[in-house]
Amino acid sequence: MTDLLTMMGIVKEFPGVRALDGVDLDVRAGEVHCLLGQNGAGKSTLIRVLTGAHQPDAGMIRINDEPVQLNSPTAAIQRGIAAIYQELDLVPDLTVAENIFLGHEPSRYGFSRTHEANTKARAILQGLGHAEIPTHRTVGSLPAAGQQVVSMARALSRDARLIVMDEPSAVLDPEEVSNLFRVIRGLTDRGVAVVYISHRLEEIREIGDRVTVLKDGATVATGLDARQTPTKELIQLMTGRSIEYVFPPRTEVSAAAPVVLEVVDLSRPGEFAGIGFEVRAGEILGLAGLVGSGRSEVLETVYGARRAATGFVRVDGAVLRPGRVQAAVKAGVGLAPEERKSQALLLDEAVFKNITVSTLGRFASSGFLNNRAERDAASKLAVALDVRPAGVDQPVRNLSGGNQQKVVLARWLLRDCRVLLLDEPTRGVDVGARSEIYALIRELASNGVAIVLVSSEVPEVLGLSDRVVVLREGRAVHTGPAQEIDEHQVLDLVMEGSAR
Ligand SMILES: Nc1ncnc2c1ncn2[C@@H]1O[C@H](COP(=O)(O)OP(=O)(O)OP(=O)(O)O)[C@@H](O)[C@H]1O
Repeated sequence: MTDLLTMMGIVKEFPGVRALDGVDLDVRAGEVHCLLGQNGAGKSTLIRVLTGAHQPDAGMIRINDEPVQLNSPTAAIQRGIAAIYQELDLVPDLTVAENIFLGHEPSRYGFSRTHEANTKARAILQGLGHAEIPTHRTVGSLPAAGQQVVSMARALSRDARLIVMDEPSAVLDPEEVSNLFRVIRGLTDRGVAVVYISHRLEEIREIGDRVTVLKDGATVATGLDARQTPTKELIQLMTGRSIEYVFPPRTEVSAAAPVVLEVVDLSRPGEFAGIGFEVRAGEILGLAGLVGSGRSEVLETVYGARRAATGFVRVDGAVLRPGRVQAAVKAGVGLAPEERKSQALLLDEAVFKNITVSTLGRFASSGFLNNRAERDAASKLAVALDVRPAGVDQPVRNLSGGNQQKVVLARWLLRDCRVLLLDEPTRGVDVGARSEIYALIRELASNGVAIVLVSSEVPEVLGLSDRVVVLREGRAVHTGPAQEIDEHQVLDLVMEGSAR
């Protein structure tokens, strides 16, 4: 089989950083080529070079054996290269059909043009196995999975021959991931090549054909067989070490440990109803459920960012004033939200400032900030979470997406909370840092913090928590020790009644 794309010796420098240091990648028509690497390894930079957003400082790109210059995103699109990012670049207020043909609308005008666009859009969606998506609906009203399909349809409408997907599964339910994989297989059957980026290594075997691994801006392995290469070997290649991908041992939570968080009969119409649980000091409680099951809404209500219609929350025996974040914070409740990046970073400030920003009180005495103590505390966490590049003085803006995630998480781990609510703590985080994050969360619990964890990765919820609450459509359908239920049982519970 000939290569559709060959990238050779690609170099890209930013001031002070050589983000790509001679990367090679070759992709064949009709294959799913997985691109792996730790946070900061250079994956996004390589993709930006491929999609014409960055110009390489050195190296060669060939498409169908012909040398090409991808001087702009338009040039890349004309060469049949499209990318689907996690932050989808769709226009929410335009319809599905308008988004699919944005920038290259069918040429006739007036009613017939809309009609033609709808008809063509329907045909493309049908080809992707998603004829049910209404072409006249606004994109903003579709769930994340539907929006992703529209993004793919847009790529196809431009005759893309190579589609890059940057962590497409991160925002999807297990069922939606199976759908996505079906769509990807449909694309490759038609000869389209897919470059697939994910930090979920178990997916690689399921959807990948071949694998390229980047480390520190260079290719360390390319063309590996996705099904035959053991996960252990991939981790070794990515990190340069072997990581036992295990969860920290649970420490027995004594029945005498005080109940720190009590949630009683909490409801919000349309979101969740009758939710109740207790979390003791030292305990990690996991909330499992599909996107839309009410997981994040429950956390936000406990935090006071949403006001409960019924029920109440008690911390250390005292009822929190409903709908008041300040009251929750005062009682020692912290929430590390799902959308950490957009919510919380001071992009031009140094890494250490970003880590310590909500704990400055701890480093102040007689009105002066103890800069050294502040930097030391931040450095310790940055090292533990393997924030790259190392050093806490650079602006956060220069960090890769995953490293930015780690910085905000570090901020929450540094706070002295009584109750820590963690929403998707490892989203976008590489395999090396995941184990460290798990260990830090367990350590916080051992120090007496009550922790509530939300994650769409069921193995993570089961592996890290002491007890789990399974939510379906806003109701708790199961509560019990994490060790007494397995992944399949959880999936059966969350999907009961849906077409599985
Ligand atoms: N605009 C920039 N200015 C300075 N440095 C940058 C810039 N963009 C990226 N870098 C650096 O280049 C390196 C590669 O970053 P890149 O975003 O490509 O990593 P990645 O593999 O996509 O990581 P992640 O898994 O976290 O998304 C990192 O060291 C990052 O800090």
